[in-house]
Amino acid sequence: MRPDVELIGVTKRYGHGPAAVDGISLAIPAGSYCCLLGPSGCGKTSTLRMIAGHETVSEGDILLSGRNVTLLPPAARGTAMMFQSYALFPHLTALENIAFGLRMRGVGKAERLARAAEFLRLVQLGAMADRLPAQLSGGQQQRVALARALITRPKVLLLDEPLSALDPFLRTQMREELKRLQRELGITFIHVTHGQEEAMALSDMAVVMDQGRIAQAAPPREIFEKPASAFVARFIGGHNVLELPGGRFAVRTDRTRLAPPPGGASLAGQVAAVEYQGAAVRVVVRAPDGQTAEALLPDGLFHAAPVAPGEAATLGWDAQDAHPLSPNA
Ligand SMILES: Nc1ncnc2c1ncn2[C@@H]1O[C@H](COP(=O)(O)OP(=O)(O)OP(=O)(O)O)[C@@H](O)[C@H]1O
Repeated sequence: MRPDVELIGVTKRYGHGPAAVDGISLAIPAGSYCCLLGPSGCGKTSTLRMIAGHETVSEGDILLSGRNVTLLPPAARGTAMMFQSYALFPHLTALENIAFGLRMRGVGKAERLARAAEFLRLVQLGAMADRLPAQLSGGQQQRVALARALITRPKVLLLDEPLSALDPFLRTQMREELKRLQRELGITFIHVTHGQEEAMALSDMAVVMDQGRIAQAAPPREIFEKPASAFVARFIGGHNVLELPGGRFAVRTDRTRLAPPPGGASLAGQVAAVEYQGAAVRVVVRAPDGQTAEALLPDGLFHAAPVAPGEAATLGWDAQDAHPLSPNA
């Protein structure tokens, strides 16, 4: 499929010191949901802002639908951005806020309001047209901001941590909403997040960044099953990264058990912690060489043969579940 967004050797430098984004290349297929994730300061927002045109590119090129937009202003690119702070106009109603994007494009008032009403329904706020932002909840304000970004019919919607200000319940609800809208509208979404779970739930393509570089870009399942490096395995979570005879390996914690299977591999030590998590129990074992590993056990399995901190224990896994990692990454 033809890529919608292509980054070719894109670098961002803010003055001296290491580049904030360091020569990254990436092709995002049209109509896909792409999440940029990584620890704080890894360059996610700078990358998004360069795609939007809100930040200049120090080196490299950005192509949207095959067109080089590196030097174009934001409004000429076919992108729209939804910010972390929703930045709604406080004196305009929900409907007027949404219509505003069209006013900037010279669309007449009647058509503006009719289209704004259609987008208000799309984000399931049809009954809130006349409310001011202060009369809406955080989640509702965010839907208005989303509709305001979508009404300009961008080819690419850029979202900067759109869910971070919401409480966990609303976040899950809004996550489903974003995915539904992306699917219905068929446009490319590029979404910056700190959250591994959020990226797993939403993305067709997840891009894990580390210190201005791309550590891995792939469908989330591939990243979870075959992390490209120890950094990726640790960052996405759910893995033990272990130095074993034969090299460095990532082993999923949910594939790790409290006894080595026949022919499997193991790590013997002492139980360092037991954490009850409802459906699962997390058991952490520390080996004499200082390495720790954990098993995420279904609660029934744990309670059939429970262990307590301080007891001797051996964690084990099938040899095929040990995913080899490069020793230096
Ligand atoms: N306007 C700026 N001037 C100088 N340095 C900047 C500027 N914006 C970002 N940086 C630096 O560039 C690096 C990458 O920042 P960026 O905001 O892109 O990271 P991020 O991954 O989005 O981080 P976070 O998750 O904390 O938002 C950081 O070291 C940051 O301090």
